[in-house]
Amino acid sequence: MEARLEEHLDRFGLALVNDKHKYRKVVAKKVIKKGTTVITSRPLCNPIIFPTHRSKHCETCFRAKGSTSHGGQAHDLERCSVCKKRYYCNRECFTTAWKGWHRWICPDKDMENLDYEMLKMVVIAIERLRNGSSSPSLTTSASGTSGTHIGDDLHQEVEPLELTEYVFSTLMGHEAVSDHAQLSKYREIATSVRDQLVKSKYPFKSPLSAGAPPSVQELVQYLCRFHCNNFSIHDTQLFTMAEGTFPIGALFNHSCRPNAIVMYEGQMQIVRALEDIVPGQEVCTSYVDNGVQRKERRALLAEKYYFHCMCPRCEQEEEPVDAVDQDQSQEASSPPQESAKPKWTGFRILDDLIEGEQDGPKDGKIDGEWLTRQFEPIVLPNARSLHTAGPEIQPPGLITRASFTSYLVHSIVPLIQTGVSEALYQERLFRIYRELQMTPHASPKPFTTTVMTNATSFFNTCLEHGSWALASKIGMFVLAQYLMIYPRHHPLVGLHCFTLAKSLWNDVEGGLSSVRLSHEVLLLAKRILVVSHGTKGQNGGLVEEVVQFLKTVETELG
Ligand SMILES: C[S@@+](CC[C@H](N)C(=O)[O-])C[C@H]1O[C@@H](n2cnc3c(N)ncnc32)[C@H](O)[C@@H]1O
Repeated sequence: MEARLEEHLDRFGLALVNDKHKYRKVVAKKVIKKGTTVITSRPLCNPIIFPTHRSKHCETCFRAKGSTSHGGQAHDLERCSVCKKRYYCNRECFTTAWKGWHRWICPDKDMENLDYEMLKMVVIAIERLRNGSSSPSLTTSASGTSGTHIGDDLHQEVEPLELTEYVFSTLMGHEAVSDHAQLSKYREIATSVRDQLVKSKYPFKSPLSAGAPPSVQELVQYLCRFHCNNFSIHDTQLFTMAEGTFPIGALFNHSCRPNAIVMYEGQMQIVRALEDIVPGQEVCTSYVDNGVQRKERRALLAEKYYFHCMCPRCEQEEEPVDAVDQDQSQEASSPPQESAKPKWTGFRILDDLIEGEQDGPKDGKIDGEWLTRQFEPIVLPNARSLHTAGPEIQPPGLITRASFTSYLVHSIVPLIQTGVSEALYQERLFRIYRELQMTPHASPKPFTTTVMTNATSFFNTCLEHGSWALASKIGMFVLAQYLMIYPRHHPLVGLHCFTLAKSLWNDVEGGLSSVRLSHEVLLLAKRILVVSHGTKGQNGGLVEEVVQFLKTVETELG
């Protein structure tokens, strides 16, 4: 099986190599262009839709209620009349689920525990596979069976389920370092699932299972693996809706500055390249939101994945630039000089920048007046200034929300619009970080993560109230913060641009200049979303929406 895995990865131009710190890592063997599929991964068992989302998606094909993908007709969902918990778009989807797993889960109607459900589903999926039952059909909007067309560029094949199961068996569970309370909770769940399967007379017919479900110990191992390998499945808009086990996708390690992203087409997982990846480079996704501070990211990664992150954004702990400079100056036998340079270089500067105090009015009451006072000074950029890379923008003398927005947007947007290389982009970004660090800033510091979180929610509030002019200013500020923090083709940046463009379009007070700016921001949204979402399948539908909207705006602009 190991050879089959190697062969499978090789077909995608990837290799799995051992790593001292990470156990294994996936590296590229060929150039993987940004916006293309790195690899696809199938779920080991039917993913578990969160209870809050059950009535909105078909359990089998994951299509959303009201979507028009079944023969062009918006379809409704029907609920299973026995458990009254799970929904399907038609008889066919229901029968597929019923035969595969639903009838064994249906009696647990009062059980609302994700680990419990996932464990039972995985045991059933593995047993079905071992006793040679036809593998559960994999239905996605972009794919049906093997040899499917996923992403923009590739006719990739879905890996055989035996390989999925094998890779699952190799994943790390970190049982040895798991917390006692957690392990005892897992033992309880494992015992309950095992008893349930025995009571339900689930037919364990395969020679490997010898008539019985796996032992409690084995089931605890599965649960440990779920803990540090499972994925939250999100929709096109990045709203999480389900959880699933995607063993091939779980081979990718984490970076706080990822070069790949995980997307979904129905039940299929797609790893997409966010930048060109060169041979020998590790392909990394991110396990946490890159918008939170290092301390928080590290705590999350340690708690759930049991490692201390040393990615390019987190590392350099031992070697600040000052120390390196001093060593060099000593070598040259000249006295150490007072360095005006900041402490860190590259991405490592970013987390010091975004740490900081709370945002908000002193009395804690956020109202329209406060919001207007904070964001009104922002001057929306002229559309033309975003289109081409002009002379380098000089940092302002004092960083306020307004000057920060203008500086970031004018410095970075043209670099994305003109598609400069990632190396050049990073070089420019690092210079911006350094300049931000060395320039005095107003209080509260405009670029902290707390400020960003608050501004994002103010933006949404203004959109809900139809306060387009203010929403557009806040939205531009949020864009500036996203550009500073997230990889340039991150889907969150693209989605935000799309919403911001709609807000600008609606801002009639802004007149033609607002329409022009909306057009420019839409072009940016398209450039980013083509990379993050692609142009095919459900995700490609979003790019199609942007294109349609662009046509409307272009008609207005004549
Ligand atoms: C989803 S798996 C990734 C694949 C894993 N390296 C393997 O070979 O099976 C997650 C586990 O990989 C390791 N890992 C992932 N990213 C890492 C990183 N940036 N640094 C150190 N370990 C990492 C951790 O042990 C984590 O629990």
